[in-house]
Amino acid sequence: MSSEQKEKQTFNSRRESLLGLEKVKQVLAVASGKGGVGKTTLAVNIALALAGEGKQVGLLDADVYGPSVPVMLALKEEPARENKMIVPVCKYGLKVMSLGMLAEAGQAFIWRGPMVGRAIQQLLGDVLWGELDFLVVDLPPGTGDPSITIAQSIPKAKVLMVTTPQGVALADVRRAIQMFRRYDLEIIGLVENMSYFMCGHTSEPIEIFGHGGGELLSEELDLPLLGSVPLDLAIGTGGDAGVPLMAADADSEAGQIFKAIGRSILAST
Ligand SMILES: Nc1ncnc2c1ncn2[C@@H]1O[C@H](COP(=O)(O)OP(=O)(O)OP(=O)(O)O)[C@@H](O)[C@H]1O
Repeated sequence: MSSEQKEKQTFNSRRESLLGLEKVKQVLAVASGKGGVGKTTLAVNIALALAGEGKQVGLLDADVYGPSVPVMLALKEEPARENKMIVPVCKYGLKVMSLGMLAEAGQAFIWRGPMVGRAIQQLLGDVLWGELDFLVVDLPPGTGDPSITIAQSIPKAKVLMVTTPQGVALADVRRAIQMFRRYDLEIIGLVENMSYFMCGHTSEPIEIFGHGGGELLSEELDLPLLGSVPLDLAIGTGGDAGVPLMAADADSEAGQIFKAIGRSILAST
C-alpha cells in the first residue's frame, strides 16, 4: 500500500470513530490561507446568521494557534461535564466550545501534531453537541500540521474559505484549497472579507486593500463567491466587546450581508 493510500485509510478510520457527531447534520469548516484575515469574525457572525434562519447551530473554535471565540463571545465559564462528556456553553442561541475554554488552553501555542489531533478529536467527539443542523468550525489559519490533522479528523466537513482582496493573500488561499481538496473535503465557496470601506463622506466604497481578489479566485478555482464583507467598525468593535454584530444589530447593512451569506450557504449545502 502506498503512503498516500495509508494516509487516506487512517483518515477514513478517524472520521468513522467520531460517533459524537452522529446527530450533527453538517460540519462547516471556516478556513483561511493565512492569519488575521477575519476568519473567526466571519465564523462567529455566519454561525449567528445560520441560527437566525432557524437552524440549530454549534460553533467549535479549533484554532490551536490562538482560540479567540471566547473573547468574541465574552465567554468566561468553564464548560460543565456530564458522564465524562463536555457540555457546550450556550451563547446567543449557539452551542459553543473552544480550545480556549479547556484548562490547558494556555499551552495551546505549543501544541504539536498528536496532541493537537487528540484535542480536536475530543472537541469533536466528546462534546454533547446534540442535534445540530450545522457545526461551524473555526480552523487554524494556513496549511500547517494542525490544519491537516483537523481536516483529517472532521467527518462530512465542507469548507468555506475566507480571503481578502490583496494579491499576496491569494497564493496562500490556493495552497490551502489544494490541501483540502487532497483530503476530498468539498469547498462550498469563498467569502471575501475587508472588501471595502464606506467612509460616510461619499457613497462610493473605498477599496483599501485593492480590488477583485475574491472574484479572481472564484473564477480561477471555479468556486462561488458567496459574499463580500466590508471593513466595518461595528464588526471589529463588536468582536472585541464580546457582542458580535449579528447579535447586536443583525438588521444593519453589514448584518444584511451576513444574512445573505447564511442563505447562500443554506442553498449550497
Ligand atoms: N470586516 C471587518 N471589519 C472590521 N474589523 C474586522 C473585520 N474582520 C475582522 N476584523 C478585525 O480584524 C481582527 C482579526 O480578525 P479575526 O481574529 O477574526 O481574524 P482571524 O483570521 O481569525 O485571525 P487569526 O489568524 O488570529 O485566527 C480582529 O480585531 C477583528 O475584529
